[in-house]
Amino acid sequence: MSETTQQTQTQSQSQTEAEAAQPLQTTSGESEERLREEWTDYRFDGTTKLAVEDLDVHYGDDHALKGVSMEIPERSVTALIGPSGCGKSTFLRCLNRMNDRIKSARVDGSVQLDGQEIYQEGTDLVELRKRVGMVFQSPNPFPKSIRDNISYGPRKHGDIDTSLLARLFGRSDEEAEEQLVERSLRQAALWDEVNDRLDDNALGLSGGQQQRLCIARALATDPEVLLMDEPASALDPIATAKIEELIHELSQEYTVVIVTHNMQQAARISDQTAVFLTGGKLVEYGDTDQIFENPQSQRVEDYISGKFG
Ligand SMILES: Nc1ncnc2c1ncn2[C@@H]1O[C@H](COP(=O)(O)OP(=O)(O)OP(=O)(O)O)[C@@H](O)[C@H]1O
Repeated sequence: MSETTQQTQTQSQSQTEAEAAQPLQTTSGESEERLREEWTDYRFDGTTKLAVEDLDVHYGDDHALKGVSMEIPERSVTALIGPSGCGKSTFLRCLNRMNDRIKSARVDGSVQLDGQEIYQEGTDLVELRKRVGMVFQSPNPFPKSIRDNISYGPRKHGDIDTSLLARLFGRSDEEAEEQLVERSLRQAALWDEVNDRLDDNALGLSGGQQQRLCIARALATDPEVLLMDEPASALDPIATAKIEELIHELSQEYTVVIVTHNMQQAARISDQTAVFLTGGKLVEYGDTDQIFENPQSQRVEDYISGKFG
């Protein structure tokens, strides 16, 4: 090693030591506490619906999510934000074990729903996904009538029976089906727009209507939690506003967890926000107002102010 290299190394070493001795500035200007890597020990009022502990996800050798722990309060909207590829969708899919469908995915850690471990052996996945429903980025109604889109799930789960046999024996749930279709469409703020054409094919609806139909379909199985992966990203501003209003209303009754790329949307509709950053780590979690107005982590402030991402 040359003398100059050695000198430079010694210099930068003592520089690093000097920096480490200095308290780092938090974004609020306080200097007494060293900036921590993570600000995730968020305490909220209310009951925990989902408790995630030390969650790691690998796709083959790719470590997509690293040691994520967080608690999600019931009857509220929790937004997951962060740059592309930081693991938001992966995290969302862990909450109803949708990652089980991806062959290369391995999930370690714990997710409890109402205090019950969903990753324990013997978990009924159909029941779990009934309790924890999901709405995807692009509206994906079945190529069936509006009515059938709603009643397909409950029929499949045996919750309503309108089969020929049931009708022959006078045990058909047709009235229950009608009520379910109306209730779900009303909850998804779609009833007034489609009640005169329930037998029309759902693919004839506009994109925004199709997405509200998918929300109605998810509500029809009577879930407790709704997972939404960028539900408005394919929609125009008017349809987006309707979905946002709907999400706000649904959170009075349901626990909503939403992935969004749109930071204004997260700020508008969520009660709490979790910020994931590159490398699959949860960096900061807190009240949405606090995250957007006074983030604790410099990296989160940089991300929110558009310096990267
Ligand atoms: N099905 C999969 N198979 C293999 N790797 C995957 C799969 N899904 C995601 N990954 C990888 O896991 C990491 C996290 O991806 P994920 O889609 O969860 O991130 P994201 O934050 O939701 O991204 P985006 O905002 O772009 O949707 C990425 O490196 C991605 O390539």
